Amino acid sequence: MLEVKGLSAGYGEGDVIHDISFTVNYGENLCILGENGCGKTTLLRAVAGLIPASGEALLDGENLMAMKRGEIAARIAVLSQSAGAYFDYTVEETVMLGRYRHMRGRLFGGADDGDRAAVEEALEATGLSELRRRSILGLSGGQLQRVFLARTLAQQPRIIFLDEPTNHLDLKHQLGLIEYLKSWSSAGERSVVGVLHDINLARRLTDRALLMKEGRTLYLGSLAEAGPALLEEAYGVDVAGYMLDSLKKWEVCADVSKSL
Ligand SMILES: Nc1ncnc2c1ncn2[C@@H]1O[C@H](COP(=O)(O)OP(=O)(O)OP(=O)(O)O)[C@@H](O)[C@H]1O
Repeated sequence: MLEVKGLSAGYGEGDVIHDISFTVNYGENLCILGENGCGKTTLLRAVAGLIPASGEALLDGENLMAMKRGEIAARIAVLSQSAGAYFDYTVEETVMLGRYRHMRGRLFGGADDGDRAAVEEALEATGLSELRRRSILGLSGGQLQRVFLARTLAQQPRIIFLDEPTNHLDLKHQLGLIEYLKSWSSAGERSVVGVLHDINLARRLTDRALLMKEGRTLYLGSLAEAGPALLEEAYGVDVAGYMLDSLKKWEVCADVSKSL
C-alpha cells in the first residue's frame, strides 16, 4: 500500500506542490489529472524520492524518504514520455537495463537466470520478442516506447508510475498499453499511478482520480462522480461539453455501425 500524507515539494525556490495526500492499495490504480504545470510530474518525482519533499510517503508502512534511490527503484518504476534513444543497444540489452538494480546487489554482478526470465517475460508481454536483436536506434517512436515499457516491467516493481507515457503511441497501442497495465496491476496485486493527459484513457485505467490545481488537491475520488464543473475548474475548459460535442460529431459513424 502506498500512503502519501501532507506531501509538499519544489525545486528550491518554494514549494510547487502543497499538502497532497492519497492512498493506493495494491490491485488499485490512481490517475493524476490537471492542466499543464499544476504539479503532476513534481508529485510523482517527490514520491519516487527524486526530489526533496516534506510530509510523508510510505510504502507498506516504510518511509520512502528514508530509503536510498536503489531501494525505492526496486519497488517503484517510472515509465515516462519516451525521451528517444541515444545508444546503440539492442532491444534485449535495453530491457536488461531494468534488471540493473537487482544485479548491482550481487557479489559477482552479471545476469542470472532470474534476470533472463524477467527479461523474457517482459519481451513477450510487450510483443518485442522478435525485435530483440534490433538496435533501438532503428526503432519507431512507438516501438521504442514499448521497449521502455518492457524495461519497466523487467524491473519487477510493485508500483509503476506513469508520466504521460502515451506520446508516440497510436490509438491502438495507447489502448493496449493501458489495458495491459490494468491487468498487470489487478493480476499481481500491484498498482499503477498514472499521469495521463487523455481523460478517457485515464478512465480506462481507473475511476480513482486525484485532480490537481496549482499544486494543490482539487478533488480526490471517483472520476465518474467528479462532475462537469469540477473538471472545468481543473482544466479551465468545459471538458464534458467538449466530449459530448465530439461524440455528436461521430454519431454518424455510430449510426452506420448500428445499421451493419
Ligand atoms: N526541474 C525544475 N526546476 C524548476 N522548476 C520546475 C522544474 N520542473 C518543473 N518545474 C516547475 O514546477 C511546476 C510544476 O511542473 P510539473 O512538471 O510538475 O507540472 P505538470 O502538471 O506535470 O505539467 P505538464 O502537464 O505540463 O507535464 C511548473 O511551474 C514548472 O515550471
